[in-house]
Amino acid sequence: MIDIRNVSLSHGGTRVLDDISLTVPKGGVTALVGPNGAGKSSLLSLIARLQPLQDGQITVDGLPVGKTPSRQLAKTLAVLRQDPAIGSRLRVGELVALGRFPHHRGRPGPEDRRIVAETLDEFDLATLADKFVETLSGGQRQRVLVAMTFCQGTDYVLLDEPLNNLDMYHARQLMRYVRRVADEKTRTIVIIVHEINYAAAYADHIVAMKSGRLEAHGPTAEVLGPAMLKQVFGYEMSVLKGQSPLVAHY
Ligand SMILES: Nc1ncnc2c1ncn2[C@@H]1O[C@H](COP(=O)(O)OP(=O)(O)OP(=O)(O)O)[C@@H](O)[C@H]1O
Repeated sequence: MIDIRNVSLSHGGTRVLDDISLTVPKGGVTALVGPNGAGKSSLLSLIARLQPLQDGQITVDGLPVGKTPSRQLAKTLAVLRQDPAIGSRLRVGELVALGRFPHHRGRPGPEDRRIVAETLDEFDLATLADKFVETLSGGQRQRVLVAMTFCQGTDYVLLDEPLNNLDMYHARQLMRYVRRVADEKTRTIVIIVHEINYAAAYADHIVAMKSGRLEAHGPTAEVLGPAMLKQVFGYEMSVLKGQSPLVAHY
């Protein structure tokens, strides 16, 4: 599980996260939702130690993120950030393979190569493997980055808006993959999504944030209702009950 205790964060005197305490259960998919500027990426970046903790504590699978050696953390947790810098002269296959680096430290073995090949197939990237990443479309590049993140093979995967630039087919494929990985490999996936219906259809748990504060969290069916949606997003939406709830907000 990911345990977040009394976490606050400020930038230049402005409070960005305000005393967040929350447990993300081990296993399954947790969707982090909320309007622009709510603090979702900030929270994710603290969990992944992309920026230092100012106040509070976070543990991932019992490891305090502030004190755990980088190599150990990289074998436990992988993160896709929103705008990662990519070395422009890398080919698709090479970039995806970089995900294995914490395991082999520059000497990939047959198991690493097998996982890379499998991941390239899974993300529809095998035919692009020899292309330079800089020559790809935005959606293709996004798929490469998501593939690299999963290639790391960690129990915890944090994805900041992985559906950016993806067409409908690939967005759905990615969410199905996330669901399958969580179910079959008992991984814990935390995903920031703006399309609330993807959260409704694929997440087990919802964490809703607004203005740096935690507004609601819990099982999707319990949390995802008109009252929470109005409180967090500021307008009326209807929630249609079905196999998974469907939020009508257009
Ligand atoms: N490095 C920084 N310096 C100053 N302010 C920052 C910094 N990083 C984030 N912020 C501010 O913190 C607030 C929360 O930003 P954050 O990116 O965490 O929100 P978010 O919920 O992920 O938003 P979005 O949906 O737009 O990606 C915003 O007001 C943002 O301007």
